[in-house]
Amino acid sequence: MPTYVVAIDQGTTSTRCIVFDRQGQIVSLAQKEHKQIYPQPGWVEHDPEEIWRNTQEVIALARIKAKLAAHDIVAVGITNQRETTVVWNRRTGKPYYNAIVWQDMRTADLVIEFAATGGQDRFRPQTGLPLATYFSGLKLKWLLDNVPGLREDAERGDAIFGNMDTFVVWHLTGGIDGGQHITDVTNASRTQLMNLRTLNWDDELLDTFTVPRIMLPRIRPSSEVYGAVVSEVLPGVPIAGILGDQQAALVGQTCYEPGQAKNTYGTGCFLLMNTGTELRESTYGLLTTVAYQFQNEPVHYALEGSVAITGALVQWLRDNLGIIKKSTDIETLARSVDDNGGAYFVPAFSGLYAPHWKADARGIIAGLTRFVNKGHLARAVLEATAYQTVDVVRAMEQDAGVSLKSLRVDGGMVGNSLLMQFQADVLNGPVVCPRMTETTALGAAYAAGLAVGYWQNLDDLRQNWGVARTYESTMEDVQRKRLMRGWQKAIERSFGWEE
Ligand SMILES: Nc1ncnc2c1ncn2[C@@H]1O[C@H](COP(=O)(O)OP(=O)(O)O)[C@@H](O)[C@H]1O
Ligand SMILES: O=P(O)(O)OC[C@H](O)CO
Repeated sequence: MPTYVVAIDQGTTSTRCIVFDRQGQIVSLAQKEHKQIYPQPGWVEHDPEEIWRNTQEVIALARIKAKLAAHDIVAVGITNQRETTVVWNRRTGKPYYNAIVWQDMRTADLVIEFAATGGQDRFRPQTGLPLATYFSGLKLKWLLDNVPGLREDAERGDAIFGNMDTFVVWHLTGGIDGGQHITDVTNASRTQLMNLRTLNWDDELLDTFTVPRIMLPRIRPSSEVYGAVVSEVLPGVPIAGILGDQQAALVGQTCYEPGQAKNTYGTGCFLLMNTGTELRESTYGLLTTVAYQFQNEPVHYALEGSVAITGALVQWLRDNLGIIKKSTDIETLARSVDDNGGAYFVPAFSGLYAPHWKADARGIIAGLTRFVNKGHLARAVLEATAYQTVDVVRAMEQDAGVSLKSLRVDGGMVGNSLLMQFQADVLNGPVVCPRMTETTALGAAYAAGLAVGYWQNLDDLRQNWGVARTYESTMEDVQRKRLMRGWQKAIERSFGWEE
């Protein structure tokens, strides 16, 4: 009987369950979106109970579609939107508050307060991260300071913290009946509470952010058997991999050598370059983060350029302006014109992340004239993704001291060939789409499958990777420079908007 590995991808907009075979091919897939909750401008929340319900549903559906018994599945890997913060009661299972999503900006004042002594980079040496609204530590502090009774419960050991990986694993392994409270090194590295060298919670940081250590999960490698599923959706199946979603995509793209990099185009864009066992501090506005830690192996680090809003801007065009009905419609609309008509869209909806780290930036559309129509706006929306990626690639090249020969890409937006061609054009280099673009789930499956011996080694995984299409630059230098100059002017105008 053939056997399979299951991956659960708990993402920003949806939860997916994908069943993979040994060749890394998809056997079945189920997906469910969850509500995006916007209580105030700049705030973004998810309902953690809805996410747990969706997780169970998609697992059940993926199994039914592939007609799989639990014993056909050798392992399950978890991957997740990173930084999104949830606190719940270990005795009742009840969350104290909605999950605060990575894009949420309610901690902007805390960022200013902490940066007042020592500046925005004061925690970079320990954590690889600048002070920003993005990471979990300040979100957790906000919850502890603002939710009545939470701090007392946390100090008593009843209230526990996790990112979505921790929350899902706790439920899968029994919840209030002894669920495991764990996370992996990649997720922990996004909290701003873990020390990148010791790979443990840092007491000084916990003191500074006033976070009780007792509420934090145990940090484990990204690939090892943590325990078995107790929930009836996958009874007895070992949970054997946990990776933050962007690190999972790096693993799924088989970037195991120092210098190899991938860019994932989803809600946001996340470019990660493997730097091997060497910890590199960024001086050009990138993050230093954990790439992965396989069982009995040293930890691998990465440099990361995180862009908050890319595909989310396409959704905004769809949901807030109604200019398109489906995200995929943007390509036809953008192709109705030859160029951006002079318009530039800077989607600084959550401020700007890498390489600028400007919490006070806000979204702008620049260069408007009577000439500009919705086709030009659609172009400007797609181009914004490509320009933001160029900015991150250039920072990466300066930090790493090498130029990227080509860019491996994946994620929902790579189906847009207009965007991918434009990306190659403004990058002035090849953009490589692999055959399998569900690399996030695949990476989680790889981590789990490696731990149980379903795949023997990294070469087994490399054999599954192959190119579907390569986009080469065809743009004249003069035009590229003109466009990048326009973008540069536009982005500078978005700075300092919020007072
Ligand atoms: N053809 C397309 N053109 C432009 N954007 C797209 C296209 N298809 C999907 N998207 C965008 O990609 C995102 C979904 O990609 P996905 O990788 O599933 O994201 P995530 O994991 O962040 O939820 C959405 O923001 C959607 O608007
Ligand atoms: O769920 P995604 O694909 O939007 O990824 C979100 C990132 O992990 C945020 O850091």
